[in-house]
Amino acid sequence: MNADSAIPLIDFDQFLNGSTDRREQVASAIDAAFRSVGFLYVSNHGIDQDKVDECFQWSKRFFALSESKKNLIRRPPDKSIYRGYVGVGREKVRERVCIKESFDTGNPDEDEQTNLWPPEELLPGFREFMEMFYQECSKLVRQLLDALSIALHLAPADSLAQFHEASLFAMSLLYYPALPTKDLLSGAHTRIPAHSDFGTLTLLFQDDVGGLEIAEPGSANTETSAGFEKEGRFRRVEPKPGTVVVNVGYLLMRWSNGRWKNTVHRVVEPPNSTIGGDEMTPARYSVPFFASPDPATVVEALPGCWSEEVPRRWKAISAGDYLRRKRQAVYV
Ligand SMILES: O=C(O)CCC(=O)C(=O)O
Ligand SMILES: [Fe+2]
Repeated sequence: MNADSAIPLIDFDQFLNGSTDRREQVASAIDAAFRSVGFLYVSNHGIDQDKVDECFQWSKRFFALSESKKNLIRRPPDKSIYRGYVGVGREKVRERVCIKESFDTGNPDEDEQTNLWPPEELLPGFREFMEMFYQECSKLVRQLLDALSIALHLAPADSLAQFHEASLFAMSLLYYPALPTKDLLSGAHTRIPAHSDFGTLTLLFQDDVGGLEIAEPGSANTETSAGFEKEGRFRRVEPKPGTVVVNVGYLLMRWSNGRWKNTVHRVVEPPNSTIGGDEMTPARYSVPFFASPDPATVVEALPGCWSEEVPRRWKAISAGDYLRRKRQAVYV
């Protein structure tokens, strides 16, 4: 069995262009994947591969800028602002510093926070491309949410999408610099320790380096990120060209009353890394797009996800309050 064979692959063309029956079949396949694994690969997702490739090229150009140029748009010290460039060492998970750089943008049309862009002459066309790519990702998120609404027989068809006007969406370019493999394998350094995402859906585009892993449910005594990191089994989410990885965030797990899994994941060394000698682990690039409900959304168990036999597991929660709290906790 392949290490990644348990992560389902969904052909989304059948949802975007298929008959009502086909759309329902895709919706139930996504539902089944989120119930069992919480992660899936989506092919034919409607975002041209050329655009995905171009996004990675822009990312490489951006991170290749000097530290002083990147720091022109350094994320402000105010922890409630999550826009701009973050260098190595400013993000922590459970007191471990992540060896990565990121560039975060939010909704270009939103007023609450302003995106930070490098001066146009440094990277002409970067901003225009990124704003376009942001819109493509937002559209795909809403289509996936429509599939989930169909899976739950919610009416109207945009029952979930209507709470996603995108004001709290975030798109990150991530760059994990090359580093000595022995530092990763010994645990001296980490790319991203075990964690789960906060919002509703995360889209993740990754390059061909590898290293993303998901925790196997039941493989740790305490099913927390820390518990899995200590003693859990992980399974690789191998790069599959032409696909985007989609996973369920905490708020969507809670909205679905636990029906959909908020699976713990991390980024470690790529497969076949060895600790001997001076081996270097190559740099890795990825592009996560984090969708979350609009701040005023009250997240409570959706119809169809609870009953007399399956009681509601959580109290209602405000999406805005929750996200602000969680985001602030991540930054150093
Ligand atoms: O870089 C990756 O593949 C995963 C990133 C991730 O899990 C995150 O930023 O939440
Ligand atoms: Fe994540």
